[in-house]
Amino acid sequence: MSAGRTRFVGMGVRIEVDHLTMRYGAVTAVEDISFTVEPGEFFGLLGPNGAGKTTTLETIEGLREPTEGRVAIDGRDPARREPDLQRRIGVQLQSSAFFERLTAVEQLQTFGSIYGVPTSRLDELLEQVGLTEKATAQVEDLSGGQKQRLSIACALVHDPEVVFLDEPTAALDPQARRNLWDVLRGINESGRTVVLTTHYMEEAEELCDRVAIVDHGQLLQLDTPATLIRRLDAATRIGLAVEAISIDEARALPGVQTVAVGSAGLVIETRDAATVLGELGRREALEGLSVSKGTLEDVFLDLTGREYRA
Ligand SMILES: Nc1ncnc2c1ncn2[C@@H]1O[C@H](COP(=O)(O)OP(=O)(O)OP(=O)(O)O)[C@@H](O)[C@H]1O
Repeated sequence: MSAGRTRFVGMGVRIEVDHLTMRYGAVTAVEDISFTVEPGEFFGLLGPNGAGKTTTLETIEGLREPTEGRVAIDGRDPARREPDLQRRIGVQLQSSAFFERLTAVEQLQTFGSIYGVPTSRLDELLEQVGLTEKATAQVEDLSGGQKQRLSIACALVHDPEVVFLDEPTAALDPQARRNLWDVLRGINESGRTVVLTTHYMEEAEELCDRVAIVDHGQLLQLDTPATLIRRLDAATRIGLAVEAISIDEARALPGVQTVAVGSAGLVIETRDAATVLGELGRREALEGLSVSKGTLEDVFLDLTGREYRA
């Protein structure tokens, strides 16, 4: 878990996935996956289309029965759908599951009434997801990002301890995606366990305490984004303006592995960034400098040997 976060004691659930296998006829969607999500953790299931993320998530939610293995939420089987456990679980519905012709607040009221939620909580929720101004707008008139935020508010209406989100930022533009990240962070910081699927590496790196990288139904790696990246021991990329130094001069610097020119400028790869930066500094060749280490995208590439299929 990230350092410095305030965790509310007594909230959040523990999830155990134990040798889970899921088959649809001849298709093995999930194969012998095991992991644990700790109370209050922000956990990401990361992988490309068809990796098995939704199947895993829906099994944890209790919507599917495992073909083999077992899933438990605080030691209990979610597939039994016991009401007192259900109350502790929030599942984000697809926007298409909204009732037609209702306003945003009416939509929330409808979900809230199932759980006997007081209407006073609805304003608070709309504010939490940044939709106060859209309370009386019809659902059909909301933007994609606003619909996603409303569906998250619906999942939170009964104040669950764990929230499951299946690709909550899919199909959003970068700004709407970042706005939603703030909402998701807030949900987790209020003490709830959050389990999210995504195929955006940057999103997982930004939000998750730990990520499970899955592909072809198998769990490839599970750890904090920082540990996965550190373990990769990737080269450091030093970006420079093309005017900063000639390609030949850059190639001749001690410690430089590769030099490439792209639309953003010159990119030097090195495993000895201190030496290369020192040499560049001495030549006053630091125009447009940026320095970056590996990313989760590099981890995925390393694990699978291929570019990410988003
Ligand atoms: N109801 C089903 N019947 C048959 N096969 C299915 C069914 N649901 C999923 N699959 C198959 O299981 C595999 C995993 O699918 P799943 O939806 O879990 O992956 P995913 O990682 O969530 O992908 P996406 O990012 O595209 O949603 C895929 O090969 C998919 O075609």
